[in-house]
Amino acid sequence: MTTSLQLHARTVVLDLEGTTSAAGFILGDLYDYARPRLAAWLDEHAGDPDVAVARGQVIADAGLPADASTAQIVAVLHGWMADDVKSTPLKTLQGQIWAEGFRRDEISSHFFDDVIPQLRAWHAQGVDLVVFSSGSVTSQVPWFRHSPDGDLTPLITDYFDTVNAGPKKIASSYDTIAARLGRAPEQIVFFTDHPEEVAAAREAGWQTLAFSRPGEPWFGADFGASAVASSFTDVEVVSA
Ligand SMILES: CSCCC(=O)C(=O)COP(=O)(O)O
Ligand SMILES: [Mg+2]
Repeated sequence: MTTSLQLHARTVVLDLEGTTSAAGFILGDLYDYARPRLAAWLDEHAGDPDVAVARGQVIADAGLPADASTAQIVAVLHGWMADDVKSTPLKTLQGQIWAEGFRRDEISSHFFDDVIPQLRAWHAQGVDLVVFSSGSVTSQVPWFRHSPDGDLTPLITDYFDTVNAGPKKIASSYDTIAARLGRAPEQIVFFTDHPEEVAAAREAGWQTLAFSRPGEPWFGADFGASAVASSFTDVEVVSA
């Protein structure tokens, strides 16, 4: 195997959409699964505190009346899904629906062919693997459990989302994750496809590796001073 990029890090933090996994799969198969289920989910789980918080956040963020109907809320959620808005209440609701779908074996996850072998290799070498995605932790865990190559959760030590860490385009979220992991920022490398996430992680002192994959939304973007790769096979991680 030829590699072109060597990184020295204790922890690799992984973005999902566009980095480990195809945006087209998430925006296609997963969104198609959640879209028709949102209304019933909101009504049937109205007593769930997370659903109630999400409902209130949609109303506040979209400027809906306090007594907005489920149909009004769903119309907003569908609009955000059409634009792939990384809204926390949308991710809360989608995440619960997907978790149920994974549990029922009605959906499974997607990883690019180059990803899983490298995750296994880095894990075997003692590199910690952690997730930071806009997708909720509720959906991240079954995403790794129901992969086409079996249960990958033994490879992952921690999961972060916009609730337990904060927005991905803000440096303080990366400070929060480093503190939770007990790592100095320079011991961590963030793999992501989004230029503003690269910038935020670098502002927090993290190493970054930008993924510019043909066919993905941020292919060919300007990632500033960050190293850039198009495949996990191009990368060697040395635990340091
Ligand atoms: C856990 S699968 C769903 C992922 C998702 O909803 C999402 O928005 C992924 O965005 P990312 O921050 O990983 O680019
Ligand atoms: Mg991404």
